[in-house]
Amino acid sequence: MKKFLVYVKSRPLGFISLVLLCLLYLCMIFAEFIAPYPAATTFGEMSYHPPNGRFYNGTFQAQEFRVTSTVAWKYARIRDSYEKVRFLGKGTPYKLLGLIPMERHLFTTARGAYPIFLMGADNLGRDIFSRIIHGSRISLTIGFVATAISLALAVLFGGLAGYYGGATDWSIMRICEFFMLIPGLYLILFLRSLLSSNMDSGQAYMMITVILSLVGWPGSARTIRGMVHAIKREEFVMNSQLEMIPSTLIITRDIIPQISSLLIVSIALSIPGFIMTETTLSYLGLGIVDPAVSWGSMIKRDISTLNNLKNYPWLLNPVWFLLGVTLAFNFLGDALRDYYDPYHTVFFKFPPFFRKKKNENPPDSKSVNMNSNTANYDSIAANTPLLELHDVTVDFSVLRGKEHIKVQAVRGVSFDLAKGEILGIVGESGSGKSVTTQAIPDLLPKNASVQGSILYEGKELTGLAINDLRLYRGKKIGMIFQEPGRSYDPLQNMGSVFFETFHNSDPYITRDAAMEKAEALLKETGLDNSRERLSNFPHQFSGGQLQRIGIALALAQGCELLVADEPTTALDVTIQKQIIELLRALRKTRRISIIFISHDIDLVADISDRILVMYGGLIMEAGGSGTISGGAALHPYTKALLAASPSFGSHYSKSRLLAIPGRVTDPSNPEPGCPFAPRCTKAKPECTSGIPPLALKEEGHEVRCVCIDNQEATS
Ligand SMILES: Nc1ncnc2c1ncn2[C@@H]1O[C@H](COP(=O)(O)OP(=O)(O)OP(=O)(O)O)[C@@H](O)[C@H]1O
Repeated sequence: MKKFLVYVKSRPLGFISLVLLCLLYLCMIFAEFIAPYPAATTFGEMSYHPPNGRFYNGTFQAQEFRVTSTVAWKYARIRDSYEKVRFLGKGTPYKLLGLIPMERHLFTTARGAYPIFLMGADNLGRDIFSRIIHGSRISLTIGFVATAISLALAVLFGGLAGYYGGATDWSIMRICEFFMLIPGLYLILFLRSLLSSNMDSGQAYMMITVILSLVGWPGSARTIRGMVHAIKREEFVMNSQLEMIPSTLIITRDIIPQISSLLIVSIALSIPGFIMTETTLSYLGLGIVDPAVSWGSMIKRDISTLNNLKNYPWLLNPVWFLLGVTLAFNFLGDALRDYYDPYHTVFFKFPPFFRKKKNENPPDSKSVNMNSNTANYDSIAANTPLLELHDVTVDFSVLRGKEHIKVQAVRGVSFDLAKGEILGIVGESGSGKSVTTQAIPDLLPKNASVQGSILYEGKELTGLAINDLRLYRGKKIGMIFQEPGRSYDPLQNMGSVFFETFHNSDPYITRDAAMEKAEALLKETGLDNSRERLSNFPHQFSGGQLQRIGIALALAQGCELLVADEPTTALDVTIQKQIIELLRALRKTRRISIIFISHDIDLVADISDRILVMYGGLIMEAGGSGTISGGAALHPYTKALLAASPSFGSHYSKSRLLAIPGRVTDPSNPEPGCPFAPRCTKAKPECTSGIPPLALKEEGHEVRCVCIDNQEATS
């Protein structure tokens, strides 16, 4: 809670909403004290009295009016005639919280004196402000109670459907669909019409709450069912099942906590919906009736004619309250959602217009291009780079404690990639490999600021409008990730995934044509029985098969550049080898370019034409894969990676594998000079005096290390 409060302070709208809602709920609890009069108190001959609170002679007073027409209820001020408003003055007796007898009100006028109408009076001369405060009891609690009941039902039925599947799932989902088929308001009106129209306020309150809960649960149940369905296949749930832990315990202990953030956000977002529905029912005369009061019943009574609104605009005050509360719940819901899902977080520290445009800042390091002597694929079109990155930096603004700090994930990366080329990027976890490649199709979260230039076939991608970016993202530029299982909707079969993909680029494609194309692509990527497998769901495929499907989907969209972010890390060596072969074959047959990311320098060297070795958001060494893996690597970090690698390491050091000592650099507080210096056995004082430049050692081989020349000379 404390963490959320610190967080919400950075979201002005969320914070103001939270404060306002807390104040409103406090007013609701102490309604008798806050309101100057009871809700039902009428002041004779004062129908439609205008608001009369004024500051006069430095004190807050109630101005007196005289009625000029009792037909049209027109009033005129009586000059210099005021009644003192007493703060904590005595008024109508009441019981605070239903327990403590009291007479004091936050503010009121003396008994029998001219009343204070802070927000005017209604048709019966009742104080609108007092009625709004008293009415909040029903309006604000009905939302909470109905949300709590409907979410409890949704968790119960959605949880059962998702966890048990089969007939349970089928039956519950059909019931949900039945409820969802009927428009909500008609269903509410129908259910309400079944009930007696002579209910007192208490019964009406209970019945409306029950009706709202009954209508509200199916939508949430479907969402919860989908989440439970996915979570139940997570390894930690399977572990619990293996340990024979009872299902009820697995659901309550393992699964429900996983969806609790969704539940909290749902509560915040559905309360205003229920408040509005109560208002609608009361407005239609089917909800709360006199003597009870809710904002809905006030709106019904007060703004029933346009003429009333024109002559007595203060009758709209309950509407403004309702609107304010609805917006406040929505802003608070947004803040909660972002709090639980950091990828949605929006910070305005780096607005897009701060991004440097192409050529605005000339790159400080030379673009790494080593096609000429290292590429082992003869048809690489060396002169026409498909992709060029110039001095790309990526910073994240993150909230740590109470402060926004800057995480420098990528610090001036430049390279290019030719058509049909495979570029490997290797480095320890946190070195900036993924962030660099995610910056290309602008897949980074909104708290990221990308600077520098990213050219695709000469076209600048940074700062491109989302509509223009769509041509590249997921189309010309495809991506596959480490855990292919997470890339698919567990409830969608592969046929419909392919159909959606083809349909995106060709809205007129028929399902049969899409299936034929999908079958051909699956065959090309090496999946057996491809036609039959289109009816399978993601959980019916192995990791390797899903990776093949991911590649086929990228091809289906006309992918020219495939970013493979650790595509084989989760696979066993045999399957890993098959995927590598597939990628190699595709670049040959389709001339697609590939950026292959991995921690494993052996693997990267095996598949790539060139390798970038990254550390601390910088390219430490770049060269042909033969150069890097063939004993010509120069940078101490590259050598350390090779020494830590099972096959190359043993070749290189002729001794047991060597772990790299120390910890990976912290991107929120990078070292002043070479980021690897604190872990480097060859480090010298000059290593900490500034980031060394990426220097050309020979054609196509660049190294960022101040010690290299001396080292080479002395060794
Ligand atoms: N959304 C984010 N907000 C803040 N920092 C981030 C965010 N995403 C990544 N980072 C930071 O950027 C740095 C580089 O991350 P990146 O994912 O590129 O590393 P990586 O080399 O790909 O590691 P891995 O191999 O584990 O994926 C890391 O220190 C990471 O904590």
